[in-house]
Amino acid sequence: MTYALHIAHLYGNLMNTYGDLGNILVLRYYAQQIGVDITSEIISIGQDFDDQKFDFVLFGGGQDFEQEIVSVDIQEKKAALTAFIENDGPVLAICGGFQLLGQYYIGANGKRIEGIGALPHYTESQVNSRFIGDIEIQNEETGEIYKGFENHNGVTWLGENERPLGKVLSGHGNNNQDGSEGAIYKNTFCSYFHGPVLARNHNLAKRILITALKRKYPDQAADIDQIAHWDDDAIAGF
Ligand SMILES: NC(=O)CC[C@H](N)C(=O)O
Repeated sequence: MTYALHIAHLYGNLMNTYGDLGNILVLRYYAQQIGVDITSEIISIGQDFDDQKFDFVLFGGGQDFEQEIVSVDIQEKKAALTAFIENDGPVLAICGGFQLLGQYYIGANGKRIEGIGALPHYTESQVNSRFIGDIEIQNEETGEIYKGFENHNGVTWLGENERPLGKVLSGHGNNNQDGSEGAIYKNTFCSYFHGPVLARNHNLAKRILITALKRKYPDQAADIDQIAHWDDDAIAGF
């Protein structure tokens, strides 16, 4: 059986803070270890997002300036992106991407930047301050620890049916108050972690890869469980 996954890198030419593209490179590297072919394309301003065409979506972070531009265009893709998310499509949204999947983000200049509201969270602004630094969280379902680097003005509040990607062990997270970092809704994973997040957290990369494979090849679940292992020691040296 040959497996292949096609990735949409949403606004990859505008939203790619601290090399969020690296998440795709990491997924491809891991996929190669288990014989899975990965292709990707950037879907940006003025281009359709076809929810039937993709097996995974990466939506990276960005500056407020780029977010304002993307905020306008993404409304055209709102229905298809929402359908993809609702149909259990796997998504990884980082920082600015995380904010734009939610209801809105108030930029550092106080201007409201509309999201698509596919997820219910919303993001406020802090005055003359940013959350910057190393961060560590623990996923409450798996117990896994994830490490990353955060740099954001936004202060995010999760909504109903969203659970955090993890509980903050050190650092700031979504809002520096409720101990949450990121969000999980269906197969959509959101985080403020740059790094890129999947390079530093191979457990999460594995979870996303397996999720995408099982969704695309539901009849091969047992086979996917069989192939979806890699040598953690070898990967640690990556
Ligand atoms: N790193 C980012 O993607 C930043 C997102 C947003 N511009 C903020 O400052 O909160």
